[in-house]
Amino acid sequence: MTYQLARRVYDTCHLTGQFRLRSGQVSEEYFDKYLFEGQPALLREVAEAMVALLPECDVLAGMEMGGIPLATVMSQLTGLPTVFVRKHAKEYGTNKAAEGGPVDGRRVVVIEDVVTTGGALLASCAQLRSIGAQVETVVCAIDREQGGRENLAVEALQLRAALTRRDLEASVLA
Ligand SMILES: O=P(O)(O)OC[C@H]1O[C@H](OP(=O)(O)OP(=O)(O)O)[C@H](O)[C@@H]1O
Ligand SMILES: O=C(O)c1cc(=O)[nH]c(=O)[nH]1
Repeated sequence: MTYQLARRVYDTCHLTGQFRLRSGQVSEEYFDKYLFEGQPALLREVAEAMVALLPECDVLAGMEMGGIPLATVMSQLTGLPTVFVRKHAKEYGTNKAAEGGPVDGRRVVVIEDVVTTGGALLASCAQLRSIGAQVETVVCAIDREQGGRENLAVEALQLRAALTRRDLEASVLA
């Protein structure tokens, strides 16, 4: 991704203050992905940068909730089908955690917005694997570089990031 795009993403979604993160950590900064995902041009450009990182695969899997708009645009750009992965399976209707077509025996790439510790991804990738998906790669928009890559590697998951925290910080200084 170019520094110009990194800078636009940073300016659009970087917040300062005190934020409790999904992992329970407290942070003085927060990337509010919905602020760039709600901008059609920016969402598309970030999705394009993520498409460039895709390995050969059969299905995309967008993580609830912020991964879903990214996966949807990537699906439009590539023609790949996508499934939508709930944090918790619905307890009525089809009772599915991965909504959409089949994933069993398919090479599935998981699409995420922001990665901090990778905890949310570890849970969802385990869930996808339990229903037969072949999951080896995760593509995210922003890697906060707080251990996610290393934690995912323990479970044989490779993280590919369109933007790292370093990219974002460098774009501000450039
Ligand atoms: O790498 P981790 O330490 O797991 O943290 C990152 C996760 O936290 C956020 O999820 P949140 O539950 O806030 O998601 P949503 O707004 O996308 O539903 C983000 O979308 C990632 O899924
Ligand atoms: O770790 C998180 O929960 C998290 C961090 C962040 O910068 N943005 C986000 O949406 N979630």
